Amino acid sequence: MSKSGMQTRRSAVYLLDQVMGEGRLMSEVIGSGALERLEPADRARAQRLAMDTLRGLERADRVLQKHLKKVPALTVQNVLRLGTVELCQGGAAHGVVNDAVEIIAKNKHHAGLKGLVNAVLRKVDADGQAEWDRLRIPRMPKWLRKPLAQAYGSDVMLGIEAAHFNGAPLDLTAKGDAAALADTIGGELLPTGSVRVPVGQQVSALAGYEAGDWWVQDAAAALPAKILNVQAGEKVLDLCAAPGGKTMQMAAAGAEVAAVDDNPSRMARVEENLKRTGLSATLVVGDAMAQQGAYDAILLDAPCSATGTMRRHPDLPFAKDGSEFGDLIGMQEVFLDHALSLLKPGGRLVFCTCSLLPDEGEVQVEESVARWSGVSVDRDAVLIEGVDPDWVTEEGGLRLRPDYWADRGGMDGFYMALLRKA
Ligand SMILES: C[S@@+](CC[C@H](N)C(=O)[O-])C[C@H]1O[C@@H](n2cnc3c(N)ncnc32)[C@H](O)[C@@H]1O
Repeated sequence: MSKSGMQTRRSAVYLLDQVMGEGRLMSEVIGSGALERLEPADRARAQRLAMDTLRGLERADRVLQKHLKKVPALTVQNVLRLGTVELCQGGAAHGVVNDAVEIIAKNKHHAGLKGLVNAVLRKVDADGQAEWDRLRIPRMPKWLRKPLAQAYGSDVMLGIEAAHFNGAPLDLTAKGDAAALADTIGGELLPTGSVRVPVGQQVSALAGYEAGDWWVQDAAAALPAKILNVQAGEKVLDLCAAPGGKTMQMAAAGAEVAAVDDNPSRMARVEENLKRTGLSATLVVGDAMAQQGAYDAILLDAPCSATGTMRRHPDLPFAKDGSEFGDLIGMQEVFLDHALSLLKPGGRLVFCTCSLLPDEGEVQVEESVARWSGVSVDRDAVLIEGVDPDWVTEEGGLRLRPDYWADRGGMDGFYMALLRKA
């Protein structure tokens, strides 16, 4: 790491403190300007270090356990965890240990512990890596593991946890020909038409970024709009649209898209994305529940627990405790009913969430079909190219999990179903 390594590592520790101490998501902390004093490359590195530490936290704590008589204050613990993860993943002891000691030496509350930090990390450097490799894949916290294990079984949980530990590759959605994009950037054309970028590439340096030939979107997240399959000239409502991945897919298909989201700063990103890709949609900053009109097709990507995205957001299980999930589930039900009321007779709606919890997917769809006499699930609609028929659920939706496509690098957890109004 460069001269700025110490500041970068100190920022990573700050992110960890905020996630674990204050229950804040990393995106919130970064969004509020916490890393602004760092150069862009160091900012990305601080974020990556914090994410690697969260992914390996259970192992780091195991390795550290035998070198600590008692658990130190959170910041000291996080300095040690970060150092342990770096050392056990092949980081050079000189930089890692020196920076950790300096971070503690400059901390007015804990400066007296710099000797301890030095001694512990030297021991970790001596024998931590061998132990690290023998330890199990880190598990999710119990509050989240339990409902998921009930839904999918223990073996599947191990696969999902392995996918979380491995992190996520970068996927792109092409504005035009996906095969041509895969050729140009040397990426992999996935069975469902997304393009997986070779490891270690910088997004903005990839060919076609400036020209807006593609946008970043996980392969799973690209499927709801493909299933809705909007046609040129159709009047389409994209409810809960920001940052606009699905808006762009539907605009690229030539539909007249109205994109609604109540978060102005996230909507500004939709505007930027549309500008970069040269696509157009009508943008509405407002509450989904206040929307009126009649639409041929609606995509409702409802706010949810985001438990499907933990490969890229390993902070989520540490910042959250599930206490707000009940409110989200209630909101999804109300949004789905309102969205169905805005559908023209004969119209279709895709309901989706980036969640692994059946209460935010399968159960919502089953219950809405029971509430609405003229609404049914179109189970054939989800069987688009590249979709494995085993992913189709009992009620006719599509359940995607991070352990699918394991040999290719996985996919986000997602649920989606297409509902038709008689
Ligand atoms: C899962 S994200 C949407 C992702 C987006 N569809 C995409 O593909 O890029 C959910 C969105 O719901 C928005 N949201 C939450 N409550 C809302 C409300 N009452 N009305 C409109 N949008 C809302 C959030 O601001 C957030 O952007």
